[in-house]
Amino acid sequence: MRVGLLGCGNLGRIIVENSKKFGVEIVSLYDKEFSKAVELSKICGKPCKSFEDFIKGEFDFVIEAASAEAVREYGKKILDGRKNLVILSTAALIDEDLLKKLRRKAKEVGKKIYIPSGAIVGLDGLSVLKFFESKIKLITRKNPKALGRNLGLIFKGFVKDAVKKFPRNLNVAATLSLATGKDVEVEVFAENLERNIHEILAKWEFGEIYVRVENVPSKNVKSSHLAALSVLSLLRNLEEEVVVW
Ligand SMILES: NC(=O)C1=CN([C@@H]2O[C@H](COP(=O)(O)OP(=O)(O)OC[C@H]3O[C@@H](n4cnc5c(N)ncnc54)[C@H](O)[C@@H]3O)[C@@H](O)[C@H]2O)C=CC1
Ligand SMILES: O=C([O-])CC(=O)C(=O)O
Repeated sequence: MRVGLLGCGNLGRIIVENSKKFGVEIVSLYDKEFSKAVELSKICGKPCKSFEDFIKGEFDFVIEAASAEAVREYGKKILDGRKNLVILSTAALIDEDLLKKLRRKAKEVGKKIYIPSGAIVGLDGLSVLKFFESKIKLITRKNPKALGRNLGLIFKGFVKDAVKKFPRNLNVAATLSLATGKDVEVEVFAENLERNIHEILAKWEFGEIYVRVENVPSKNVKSSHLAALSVLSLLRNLEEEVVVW
């Protein structure tokens, strides 16, 4: 599987470093800071100076590990370039208009947009709840170094406001909302923790679901190491004859 990487920061580096293990070949690299693409090209991939050069490359998938702005800026162009798109910066997709446009474009060109589980788990079961009445809550705990705030409860509200306030910390809330089709309730706590903790609580007529993940952060303390690897696992799954979902 040949892949282009958009965003050569922390998660980008973890993706590149682990790509072989998952049978994924990163062939092309693009970052608005060219030096970052050059740095990662020491491991694999060709660094591209411009997005136009990047998108001309011969690969079938683009992994977006950049920012919500990058999804807004390049999402349609990637699909127009006849590549499937894997999006980590899912906060961008809370904008219904953008989501609609990308969905329409993907359909028009016969390509797919994939959303990895990122820094959370359990989306397989939770996505069943999309078709049922249910209440979903996310509680996120991170170090104040990641959240840039004082200790304690720093946010209580719903997904749209949550990703507006913390676009680089709460993609998980957006992902959860996309998976379940629900207005996810969100609480964010800044605590003196070494790990990023996400708890998901869901209630529906056939039971209750509780998921808790304790993630080791990457060099960017906001972003969990697991999020990068979830992308590789998703791509690997697309190649398997037996798909465990
Ligand atoms: N879905 C999920 O569960 C998670 C998603 N994320 C998101 O993944 C993304 C990557 O995270 P990190 O690697 O930790 O961030 P980072 O800041 O370390 O790296 C992002 C890289 O993308 C580049 N970039 C940003 N905007 C760009 C643009 N418009 N065009 C070209 N390059 C651009 C930056 O120069 C930087 O090198 C972030 O948006 C983050 O919020 C992070 C953790 C979990
Ligand atoms: O990596 C994490 O733990 C969560 C995160 O930053 C995000 O969802 O944006």
